[in-house]
Amino acid sequence: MQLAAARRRLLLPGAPLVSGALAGRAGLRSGSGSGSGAHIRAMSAAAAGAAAAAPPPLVVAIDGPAAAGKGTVARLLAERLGLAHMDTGLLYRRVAAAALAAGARLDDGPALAALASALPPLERTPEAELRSEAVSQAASKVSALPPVRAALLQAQRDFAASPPPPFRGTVLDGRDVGTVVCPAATAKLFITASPEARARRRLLELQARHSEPNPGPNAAAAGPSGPAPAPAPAPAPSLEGVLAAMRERDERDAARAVAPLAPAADALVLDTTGLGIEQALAAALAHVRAREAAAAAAGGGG
Ligand SMILES: Nc1ncnc2c1ncn2[C@@H]1O[C@H](COP(=O)(O)OP(=O)(O)OP(=O)(O)O)[C@@H](O)[C@H]1O
Ligand SMILES: Nc1ccn([C@@H]2O[C@H](COP(=O)(O)O)[C@@H](O)[C@H]2O)c(=O)n1
Repeated sequence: MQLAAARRRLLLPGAPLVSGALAGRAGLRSGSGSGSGAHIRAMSAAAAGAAAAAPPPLVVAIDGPAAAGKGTVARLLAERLGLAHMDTGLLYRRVAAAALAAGARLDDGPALAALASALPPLERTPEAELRSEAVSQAASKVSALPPVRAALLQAQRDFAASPPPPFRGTVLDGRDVGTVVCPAATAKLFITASPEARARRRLLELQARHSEPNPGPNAAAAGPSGPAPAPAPAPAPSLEGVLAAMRERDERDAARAVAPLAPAADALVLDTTGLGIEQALAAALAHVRAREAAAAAAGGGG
């Protein structure tokens, strides 16, 4: 049990948000552990009764190609509906970043699966590094390997099945959430947009990041002759470059043999090409609420 919680904490993309809740849960566990064995059994029976009465957690599965707005809609849905959010792409990005840092081959399934099973704490890798183009492409390569996918699957399912308190459910976004990770999700969305619209959105995001002030020379790296020189600025991204890289990744994700990028048969396909974020969110919210109501009417709760 403790191992499972520790593993979930290790892998959770939302660790800073969720780890506090998990820490609280661990506190509760150690509190009940201080009682007698009978007390623990009584607590377990009560907990089992409550669990039997409680509806199953709401699970929202969101898939789609790169820069379609999955993460944006998932975060906003989670806020509006009181759900915990997992960006499953971050799991693959972390494996890719670890592989690049270790100089590992990106086609060595067993070695990469070992890395995936022992990811360092999330806070150790800056998010900007995880979102770099090198890591995006590497993530798309390592995610095509069945041993890597197998190593990451259970943590995603555990998260969906047991939302960290106080959340009543979860939203997971990625490529195979509705098809493989949570095929019985309460609501499924496949969020897409034209490649050009997606590339423009990503370009805006990259330009904003590019124009952020350079943090400057790293004081910690200062030598006897003064601070280390600032690294050369990265070249400004272009629309053509972003579009080409995005197409390459989407094609690889859709063509792979295992868990390819594809809408689930029962997913709502939401094309956001002409929609702003608020409009996309409204459509997603309406779908999730309708599916949740249908599940409740059918007696399935979430
Ligand atoms: N409907 C929309 N209209 C305009 N911009 C949007 C819309 N949805 C998202 N964006 C912007 O597009 C960019 C990509 O969105 P987001 O990161 O949510 O995509 P994603 O599908 O999660 O991408 P990835 O799979 O590559 O992580 C962000 O800068 C976001 O603010
Ligand atoms: N469920 C998932 C999620 C992601 N991937 C792969 O990771 C890459 C990065 O994902 P982002 O969502 O952060 O863009 C993506 O291109 C996929 O190759 C996946 O396979 N399954």
